[in-house]
Amino acid sequence: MMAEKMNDTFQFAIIGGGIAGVSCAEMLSSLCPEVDILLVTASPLIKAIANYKKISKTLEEFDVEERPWMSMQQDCPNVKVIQTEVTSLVAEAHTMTVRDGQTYNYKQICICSGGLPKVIAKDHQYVLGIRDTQSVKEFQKHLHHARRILVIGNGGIATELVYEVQGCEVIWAIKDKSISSAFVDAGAAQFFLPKLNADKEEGNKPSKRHEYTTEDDILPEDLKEQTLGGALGPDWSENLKMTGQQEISHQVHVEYRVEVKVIYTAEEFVATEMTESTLPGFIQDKWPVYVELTNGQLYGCDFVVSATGVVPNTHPFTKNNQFSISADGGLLINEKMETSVVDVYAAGDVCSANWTHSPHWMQMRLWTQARQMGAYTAQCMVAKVRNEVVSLDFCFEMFAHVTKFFGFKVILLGKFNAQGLEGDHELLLRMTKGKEYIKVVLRNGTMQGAVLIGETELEETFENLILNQIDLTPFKDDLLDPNIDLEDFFD
Ligand SMILES: Cc1cc2nc3c(=O)[nH]c(=O)nc-3n(C[C@H](O)[C@H](O)[C@H](O)COP(=O)(O)OP(=O)(O)OC[C@H]3O[C@@H](n4cnc5c(N)ncnc54)[C@H](O)[C@@H]3O)c2cc1C
Ligand SMILES: NC(=O)C1=CN([C@@H]2O[C@H](COP(=O)(O)OP(=O)(O)OC[C@H]3O[C@@H](n4cnc5c(N)ncnc54)[C@H](OP(=O)(O)O)[C@@H]3O)[C@@H](O)[C@H]2O)C=CC1
Repeated sequence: MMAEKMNDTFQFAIIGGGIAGVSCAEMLSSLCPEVDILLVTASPLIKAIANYKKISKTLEEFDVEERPWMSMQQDCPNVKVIQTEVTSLVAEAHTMTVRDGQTYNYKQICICSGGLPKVIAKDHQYVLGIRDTQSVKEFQKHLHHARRILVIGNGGIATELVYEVQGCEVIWAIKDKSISSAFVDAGAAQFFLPKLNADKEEGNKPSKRHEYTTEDDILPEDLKEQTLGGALGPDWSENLKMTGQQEISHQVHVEYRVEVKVIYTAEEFVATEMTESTLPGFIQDKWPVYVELTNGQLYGCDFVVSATGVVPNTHPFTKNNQFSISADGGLLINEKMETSVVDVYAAGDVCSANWTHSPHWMQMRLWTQARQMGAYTAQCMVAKVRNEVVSLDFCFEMFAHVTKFFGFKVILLGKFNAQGLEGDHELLLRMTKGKEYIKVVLRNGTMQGAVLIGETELEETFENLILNQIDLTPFKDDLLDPNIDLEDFFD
């Protein structure tokens, strides 16, 4: 065992160089430029926000850049960055120890260690998860030689992946009755369906990001395997070449309401004496891996992508400390971003927000929330030192997310899928095939949430209607009338 070496005490320490950790460090640095701050990150590239744009009161858009960790010290001179992994935290003693045995003292610490992909059949050689640059490279490498892949999961990653993959047949196996259900309802899924197998308009796809040397190139051999990179984010799939071996553009087949029953290697499959229930053209093919689904269908493929969500990455921190943990595995935090352990805060994918939420906000593990939580945690940490009161940031007033699925702009506001309303609501819909899909969730005449797909330009008006809870009963029939200018109407 390595001898522990003690270092100075830092007022503020942060674990993780993802968007939550970096936002926390930047805010701490700007609020307390005279105080030494420590950021420990396992990944040699940190995430930084560029081209930040506030679209409305709650909607924000930005690019995410990967930068070498050294750059943080240039931008925020009072932040000392150490690239290593925290292997243990002893909160009672206010210390953390890193991989080489060094121990650091802190007064307050924020855990921003992100999430890990929740991969089915995790150790199976033909099953891949996608989280960071390293895992995407692995995926691209395998895809290059692939004729058919099977994608499991119905959330953000699967939705983006099936749209981007070309030159390779995709079997998309989902638990639900409609696609992309982690984000949108069955109606919106129906709107997206024609895009599943449509040829993509290929333009030049200039990368918005500055590409730095990847983790793969920087890391010493023995660390590559263990390093936890930050999660990828907006435009991760757009700028990547995702091409298989076949001369086809898009070919996606969806298997609805299924889960994976068994995954067989080629040898195991031969031993079963089963035959593949095939799609045309592949009847005689031999595959490296076979997947039996719960509906009895059996598919051979080159490999499986498990895009089945994330689990909060709490492991090294729960060993010596009694954290309260939520049902989804996150560190429970209160409205001051404090965990149940004194002087330990948490932000981003690793935490689970445990305050009484505003009626139109909920937690989803997304970039925006990681950024907002990181920055707000810094304010809470500073407020505690200064004995000041801090009130919950306005960003937690209403859920707002802007993204892109199947080439369409997608805006989700408030309880966009009537989450938690338990039937006590009504829906208003407007859809123009291939152009726009608009859904409004109303309860007692007031707007609770909305889904806006396409260039609807309704986001600001709807955001206001959700925030101010005007009784819309008299206007219900006109609300989605394309001939009425709502902005004028509610001015
Ligand atoms: C493929 C993909 C696409 C996505 N696309 C979008 C999108 O389009 N829009 C969107 O809003 N969200 C998207 N997300 C989600 C978004 O990326 C995450 O919610 C967000 O990045 C979480 O940030 P974080 O800082 O909490 O965690 P992470 O980015 O995971 O960062 C965790 C950091 O902690 C470090 N770390 C972990 N353990 C230790 C340790 N023991 N010691 C030291 N350091 C440690 C890691 O190295 C890393 O730097 C996507 C996620 C993925 C995987
Ligand atoms: N554009 C965007 O905003 C994007 C956001 N992201 C974010 O990145 C993170 C990771 O993305 P992703 O992995 O897609 O996670 P998501 O949480 O978005 O989706 C996971 C999906 O997998 C399903 N699932 C879970 N377990 C199984 C299982 N055993 N078998 C079959 N299906 C299963 C879930 O269903 P159920 O919920 O019913 O369990 C859900 O449909 C998420 O936080 C996501 O929000 C990722 C890409 C793009």
